[in-house]
Amino acid sequence: MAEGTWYAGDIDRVIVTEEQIRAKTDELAKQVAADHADADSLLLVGVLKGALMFMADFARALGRYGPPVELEFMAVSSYGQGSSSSGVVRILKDLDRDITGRRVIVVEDIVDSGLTLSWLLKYLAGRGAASIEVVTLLRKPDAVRVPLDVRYVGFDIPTEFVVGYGLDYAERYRELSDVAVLKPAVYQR
Ligand SMILES: O=P(O)(O)OC[C@H]1O[C@H](OP(=O)(O)OP(=O)(O)O)[C@H](O)[C@@H]1O
Ligand code: HPA
Ligand SMILES: [Mg+2]
Repeated sequence: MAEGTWYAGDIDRVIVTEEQIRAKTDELAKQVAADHADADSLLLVGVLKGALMFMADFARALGRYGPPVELEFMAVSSYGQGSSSSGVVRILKDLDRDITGRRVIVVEDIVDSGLTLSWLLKYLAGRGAASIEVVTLLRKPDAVRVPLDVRYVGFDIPTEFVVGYGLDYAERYRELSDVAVLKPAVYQR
């Protein structure tokens, strides 16, 4: 976290650095490419807004190793202004295209309670994809409340609310380059 950035005073500690994210994204892309070497193409479905940074970097990393990718986005929300899941997932933007017969990889920033992904996988299951797999940059293994099959995981992190690299608290902090824990005072404002 560069000293002097606008939010530097709000950060308690960085838990995943920009450099660690870059190296892990490259590693995940290599793995996904190797596991899908026979695919004509992969359809990446980024889950907005949180996954925007990871989707952009993961797609570029896959571009170095293949196969070709196409990009789609869904926007869903369950956290709203708070720091715990409402459990109610709202679709703010649906897929624009038919995914029948496609090899789909859902790209998430974080699996926390798992409620968003569990809901999303059920939603996508009925749409005729040839396969649906998940890559997530972050996972909180001690917070997951539903059984989930997440094939590719970047980092397992502690059960603390984190921000940065796409992740927000009340829509702020998404633009930070690292993943960090906020000072408790920020939540009491
Ligand atoms: O495993 P869960 O407990 O369901 O949490 C994970 C989800 O929550 C966040 O989205 P959020 O609802 O905050 O929307 P956003 O991506 O627009 O910030 C995050 O981006 C994941 O999609
Ligand atoms: O720790 C988190 N931070 C930000 N958004 C989130 N959505 C689920 N968990 C988190
Ligand atoms: Mg959010």
